[in-house]
Amino acid sequence: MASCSLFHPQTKIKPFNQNHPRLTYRPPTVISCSFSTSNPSSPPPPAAASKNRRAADENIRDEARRQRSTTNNTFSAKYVPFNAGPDSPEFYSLDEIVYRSRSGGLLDVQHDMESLKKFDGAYWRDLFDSRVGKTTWPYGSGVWSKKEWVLPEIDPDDIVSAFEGNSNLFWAERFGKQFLGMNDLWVKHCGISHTGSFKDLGMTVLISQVNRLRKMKRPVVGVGCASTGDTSAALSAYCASAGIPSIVFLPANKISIAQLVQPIANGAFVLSIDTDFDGCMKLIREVTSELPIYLANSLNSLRLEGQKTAAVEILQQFDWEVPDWVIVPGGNLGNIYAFYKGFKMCHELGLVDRMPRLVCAQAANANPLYLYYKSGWKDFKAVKASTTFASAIQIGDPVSIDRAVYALKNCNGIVEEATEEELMDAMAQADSTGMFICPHTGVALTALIKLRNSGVIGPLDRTVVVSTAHGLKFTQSKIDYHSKEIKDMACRFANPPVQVKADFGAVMDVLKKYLGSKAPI
Ligand SMILES: Cc1ncc(COP(=O)(O)O)c(C=O)c1O
Ligand SMILES: N[C@@H](CCOP(=O)(O)O)C(=O)O
Repeated sequence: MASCSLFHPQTKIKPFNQNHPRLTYRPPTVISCSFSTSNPSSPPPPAAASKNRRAADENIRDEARRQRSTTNNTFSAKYVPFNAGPDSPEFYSLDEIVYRSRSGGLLDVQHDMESLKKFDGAYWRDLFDSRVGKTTWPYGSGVWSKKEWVLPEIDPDDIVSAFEGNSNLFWAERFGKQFLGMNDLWVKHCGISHTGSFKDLGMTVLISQVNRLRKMKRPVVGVGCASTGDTSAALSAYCASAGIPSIVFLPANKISIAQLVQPIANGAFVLSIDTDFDGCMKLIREVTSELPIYLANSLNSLRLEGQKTAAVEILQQFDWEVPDWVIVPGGNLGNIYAFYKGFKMCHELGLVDRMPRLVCAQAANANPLYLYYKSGWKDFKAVKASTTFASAIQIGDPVSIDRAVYALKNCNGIVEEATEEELMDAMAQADSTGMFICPHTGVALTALIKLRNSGVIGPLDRTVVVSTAHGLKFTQSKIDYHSKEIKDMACRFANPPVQVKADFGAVMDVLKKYLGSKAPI
């Protein structure tokens, strides 16, 4: 058998110089094109298609505007201090620019549940189901198909959407059977999305509200975030789509090249800062309190309104049956609360009859929530997060810690952790069954493996693992693993390519050896 050093050194991706002089901001060139619907050489549209078509000079926003005059919105939402009792007098309109309560605590978007409860669970189920798979503005989006539960008062004209959401709920048949003896294991592929992560779900909501605020002449010149790579990608894409300036603070040399190039390509103003994510987060909070830059991190509770729709979608995809477990990788800890909130609304409004149990999975190198959980919720301490292959969750001082604890306590939740070797092995195992997941999903799968092995999760439990980003954003980690180039890691599931001479006999030899190692079907 020929040598296995398959990834030739020349093919190794070079570290990207984030301070490269050519990577300075330039406004993007706008290319306009027009499309004629009256081209005499094109075939006439099929009769069925033309029957229901809107007028040729009307686009889907116009159509929504025309139809809106006949609908009467009775729903509303406001900011309240997070976990404030029913007697708290403090609240803010969503049209105010506010991220913190008077006491400095987190905020939450509170919906007028009494108005929503005027309609029963069957009404909401039917309404949401009726909107799936359509191109009606804005309901073609998995987020905006739940508009009444997200931003009920926004004018559809102000919505900035890439028809995000409606992501695949994948039956992990082979992974479940082969590695866990499970029959009902599912992966919610939130990363198979416009910018390759679940952040699109929250960002469409935040940027739509910013669009509205700017039309109302509120002082918002740009939108900014600190990021480990995915929030910045989503922010810059939605801002570019709406023509709003975006500013992103990135920890220098700590995010993947695929993530770094996203805001650059989308025309964001990118600052590569010599600190970690927690340092960037501190800076953006200070900057947004001084300058007319709107904060786009999940500290801003608007984001979570979009992200919670992934939970509603999971229930919808199971025909409104509740899974037993949902496992979510956690970093800044907004998403675990967003899932809780989505499930909770469905329960409270009668779409389903119970809640699933949530598991939050952290990298052992960035595990403040896990340590807090293990202390019996007694002693929270921020940590200095170490380098992890799950780089998007290398966060030691999560802004949504209180939201996460609330969510987990109220659904009998669990926190697990994954070492570097465990998360990389889990990712490789999942990939070997036909997935192509990110290391963060490897963290969530490790939590599943541990809870399954300890018997906490049973073989027949319906379990959903939330995959948060696309594996294509994290190819370098896969290259390192399959090259067995990771220090102190056995890389047990590595599958390096085989180098062989361009010779029929040599090729036949390696193929026969390979086929001989495989059991006949
Ligand atoms: C790919 C990926 N997975 C998981 C997370 C964790 O989400 P959260 O910060 O909401 O806990 C993030 C971001 O933090 C992420 O980018
Ligand atoms: N993984 C995140 C970290 C920031 O999280 P956020 O949800 O608070 O914006 C990223 O991709 O930046």
